[in-house]
Amino acid sequence: MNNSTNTEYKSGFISIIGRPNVGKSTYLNRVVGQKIAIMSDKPQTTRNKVQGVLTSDDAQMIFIDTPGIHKPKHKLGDFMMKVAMNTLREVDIVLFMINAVEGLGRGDEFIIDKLQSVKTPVFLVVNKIDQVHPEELLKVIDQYKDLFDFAEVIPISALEGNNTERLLGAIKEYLPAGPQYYPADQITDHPERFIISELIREKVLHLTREEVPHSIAVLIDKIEKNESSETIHVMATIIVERSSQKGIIIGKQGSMLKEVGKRARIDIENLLGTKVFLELWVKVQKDWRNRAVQLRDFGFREDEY
Ligand SMILES: Nc1nc2c(ncn2[C@@H]2O[C@H](COP(=O)(O)OP(=O)(O)OP(=O)(O)O)[C@@H](O)[C@H]2O)c(=O)[nH]1
Repeated sequence: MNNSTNTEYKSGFISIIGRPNVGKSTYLNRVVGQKIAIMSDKPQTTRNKVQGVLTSDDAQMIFIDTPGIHKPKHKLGDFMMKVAMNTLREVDIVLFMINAVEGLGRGDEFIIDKLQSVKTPVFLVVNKIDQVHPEELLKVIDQYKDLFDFAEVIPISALEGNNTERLLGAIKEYLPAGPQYYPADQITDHPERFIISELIREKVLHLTREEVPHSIAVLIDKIEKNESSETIHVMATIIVERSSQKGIIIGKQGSMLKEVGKRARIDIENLLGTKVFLELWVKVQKDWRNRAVQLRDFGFREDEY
C-alpha cells in the first residue's frame, strides 16, 4: 500500500440551477457522455432528476439537480425550497446556467435573489452560444454581472460541446480534496439519495455540535420500497474517523443515534411523502478522506459495530 501521493484526489458536488429549458440536462448528458437525463422541450418534465457522476484519475465531480429552486409552488412547497437552499449551501460549486439567446428573465432574478445568501462559489454558465453573435453574448453577460459577483463566467454550447472542457477545468480548480464517493463506473444517482444523506449529516452536526468535526460522511446503503407496508426502508452508514466520535454519535445506550434517526426520519418522510423506516449504522474508517479507493469497497454488512 502506498499512501504517499503528491497530487491529492479532488471531489465534490456541483449543482446546476437555472430556468427551465436553458440546457441543464443537455449539459449533464454531455458531461457524463451518455444520455442519462431526460431532455425535452417541455419545461420541468420531472421532479426526479438524475445526477451525473464524472470520475477521472484525479477527480470526481458529482452533478446534482436542485429540487424546487425555480418551482416555488412545488407541491412540497417550503420544505423543498429549504432543501434546495440547503443543498446550494452544501455543494462545492453552483453552476447557474442561463440561455445566451434569451438573456435576463424574471425567473433569473428570483434565482439570483436566492443566491445572494449562499457563500458557495457560483459560476455563470452562458449556454447556447452557438446561437448568438459575440457582441450579443457580451451584452447578456454584462446584464448578469451587474446583479451578482460570479466566481467564473464561462460561455458554452452544451449541444455542440464548445468550451465544455474549459468549464470542467474550472470546476476542478475549485473542488476540494476529497474521496471518490462513487464507484468509477457509476454515472447516475437520484438527487433524493444525496439529500437524504445530507439530512442525516445535518442532524448529526446539529446534535453533536463541535464534538464531531465536519469530516463525517453519510453513505446511503439502500433505499428500498416495501410494497406490503407501503414504507420505504432507508439504510445509511455514518462514517467517522475515530472511535471516540463513534461513541459520541451512538450516545448512551444508543440515545444519540436514536435522536438523529428520529429527526432525520421526519425530514425524509416529508421529502419522499411516505412512511420511512430508517436504519442507521456508525462505522469508523480511519483517515477515510485520504483513502479514496477504499470508499468504493465499503461493504457495510461485513463490519463489526
Ligand atoms: N442551440 C442550442 N440548443 C441547446 C443547447 N443546449 C440545450 N439546447 C436545447 O434546449 C432545449 C432544452 O434543453 P434541456 O437540456 O432539456 O433543458 P433543461 O434546462 O434541462 O430544461 P428543464 O428540464 O425544463 O429544466 C433542448 O431542445 C436542447 O436541445 C445549446 O448549447 N445550443
